[in-house]
Amino acid sequence: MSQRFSFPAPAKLNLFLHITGQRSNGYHNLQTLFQFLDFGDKLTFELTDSGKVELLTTFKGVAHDDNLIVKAAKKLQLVSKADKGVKISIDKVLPMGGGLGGGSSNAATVLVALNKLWQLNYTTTELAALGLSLGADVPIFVHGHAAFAEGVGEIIHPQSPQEHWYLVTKPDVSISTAEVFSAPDLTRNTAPIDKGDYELASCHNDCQNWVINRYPEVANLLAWLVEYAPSQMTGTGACIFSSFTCEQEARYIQSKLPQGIESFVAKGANTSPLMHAVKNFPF
Ligand SMILES: C[C@@](CO)(OP(=O)(O)O)[C@H](O)COP(=O)(O)OP(=O)(O)OC[C@H]1O[C@@H](n2ccc(N)nc2=O)[C@H](O)[C@@H]1O
Ligand SMILES: Nc1ncnc2c1ncn2[C@@H]1O[C@H](COP(=O)(O)OP(=O)(O)O)[C@@H](O)[C@H]1O
Repeated sequence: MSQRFSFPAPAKLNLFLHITGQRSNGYHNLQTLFQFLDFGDKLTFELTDSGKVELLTTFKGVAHDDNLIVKAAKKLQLVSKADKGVKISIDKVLPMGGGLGGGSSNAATVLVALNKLWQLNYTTTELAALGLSLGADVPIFVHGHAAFAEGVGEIIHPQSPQEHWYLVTKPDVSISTAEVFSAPDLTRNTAPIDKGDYELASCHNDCQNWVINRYPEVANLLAWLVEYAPSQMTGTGACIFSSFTCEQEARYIQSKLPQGIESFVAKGANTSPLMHAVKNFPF
């Protein structure tokens, strides 16, 4: 059996998410602060000579060729004319459609890892540009540093917010990004802020009110959490992150959560775990 290599695909949080307008093609202009978590999926790669991209893990509700893992690998194969193949498996822990960017993170890890394993030597900027066509959040995961992002998320200014401990909870609903962004009554006119001069505490998530008005599961859990810690939705939801200064506090509140709520505790990371793995490669 040939050698296997594993790389992390961490989660992201949107510490705030302002919608500042909408483009004529329907896409929204955003201002958001991304931070990674030291928690996420793990992808394992086995190089082959078959020329084929094979995802060995099955996903409920996502066909093999629609999976962002497969799409990213095929894209890289196509642009680089690489004749090598790969078998990929994943230990999937991030909920899908949770606002934690799992799909985008998986795609970014494929691009970054295969760039190394297939010895393609693309720059980070080139990989990020390739990734953008797979999803708006892929570039931030490729760049791998916490950042204030603009445009659809692809204009990236690295920043270093405080690395809190977070309790991340998932209300028992899945909310699609497209559903939120197509809502006629979503707030789309938040005034742009200056990336070098803003108070994090005065920022917010423009999707949150829309979501809590429609999903009581999110509204109820958020109302419960804010009694214990500052709490906000990430991305278009449905996950909520609550900030703590230490791990023990986060774990204590986790132990008190209403029954049946999926959750995990993780630390904010301004440098993505993927970057650490790449720096140490070959392992
Ligand atoms: C809102 C954010 C913030 O981090 O997070 P999520 O909650 O999805 O994780 C992202 O920008 C989401 O990025 P991503 O999940 O990659 O979205 P995409 O697949 O590119 O887009 C899904 C759909 O949402 C709409 N969309 C997406 C991004 C954007 N800036 N404006 C939009 O209107 C489009 O209709 C698009 O077809
Ligand atoms: N490898 C993947 N991991 C997660 N979702 C994927 C993947 N490939 C395709 N998808 C699709 O992308 C959607 C968005 O998933 P994800 O990025 O995890 O959530 P979010 O955009 O809410 O942060 C999923 O609902 C799923 O249909």
